[in-house]
Amino acid sequence: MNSRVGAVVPAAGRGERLGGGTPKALRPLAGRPMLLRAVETLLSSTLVSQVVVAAPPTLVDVVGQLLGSGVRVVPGGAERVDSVRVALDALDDDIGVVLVHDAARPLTPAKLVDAVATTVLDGHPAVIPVLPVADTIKEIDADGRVVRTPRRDGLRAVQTPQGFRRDILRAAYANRDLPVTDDAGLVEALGVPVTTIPGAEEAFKVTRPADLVLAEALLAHSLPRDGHR
Ligand SMILES: Nc1ccn([C@@H]2O[C@H](COP(=O)(O)OP(=O)(O)OP(=O)(O)O)[C@@H](O)[C@H]2O)c(=O)n1
Ligand SMILES: C[C@](O)(CO)[C@H](O)COP(=O)(O)O
Repeated sequence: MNSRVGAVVPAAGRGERLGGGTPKALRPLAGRPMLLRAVETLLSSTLVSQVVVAAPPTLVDVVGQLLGSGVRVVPGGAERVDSVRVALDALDDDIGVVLVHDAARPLTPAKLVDAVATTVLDGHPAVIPVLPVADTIKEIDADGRVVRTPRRDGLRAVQTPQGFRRDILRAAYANRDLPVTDDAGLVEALGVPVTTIPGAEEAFKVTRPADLVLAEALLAHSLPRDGHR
């Protein structure tokens, strides 16, 4: 496996659950767009040598100017999987390890990026950061009736970045029509083992308005990081 690490950032979503008009990746968080924060974190890792961003198709130039010439920007697709696939294809040929990281997780700590990349480089073909779930989770049927209650101690909430050997992720994306909601789900369908490592509370996804309030509050109370808040 080539040990050069690249990152792809799906950032082409509309942010419908967040609302507010502006595409979510460009929504400011304490004055700086979420996407910029996510990309800066990836670039701050000494292990990541290339970042490709999938932007809303009409905003490719705007995003390119925001991120500067060191980041390749491609037009994203209709679904997250489409955006990831386009960005994967734009990575340099000699990238052997790929991190897939949501623009919508702007407070992800750099040490989590390093931990995922290092675990793949150590020989694990697929690596995801996870946290225990706090709520009880029910499986329900189409009528809203409870089917079963899985044991909570066997459940985990999944974050990004998710890290993969590039050849495995490429093979997984041949089945990208499967009804899964993360990249590791496609890899699991290949029968490839997926390794979990501890996630980070700050790596939560900004999905709904309350998440934005939480992110702003965390930034307001944290120390400046690399000169930025
Ligand atoms: N067609 C899409 C859809 C999503 N994403 C990206 O995938 C990540 C996770 O998606 P999510 O949080 O669901 O973002 P949105 O799709 O924008 O949110 P919503 O479903 O509320 O519209 C985000 O960084 C988002 O920009 C993408 O690149 N292309
Ligand atoms: C990939 C992901 O962030 C892992 O938790 C999540 O599944 C994305 O889901 P979304 O509905 O596209 O936000």
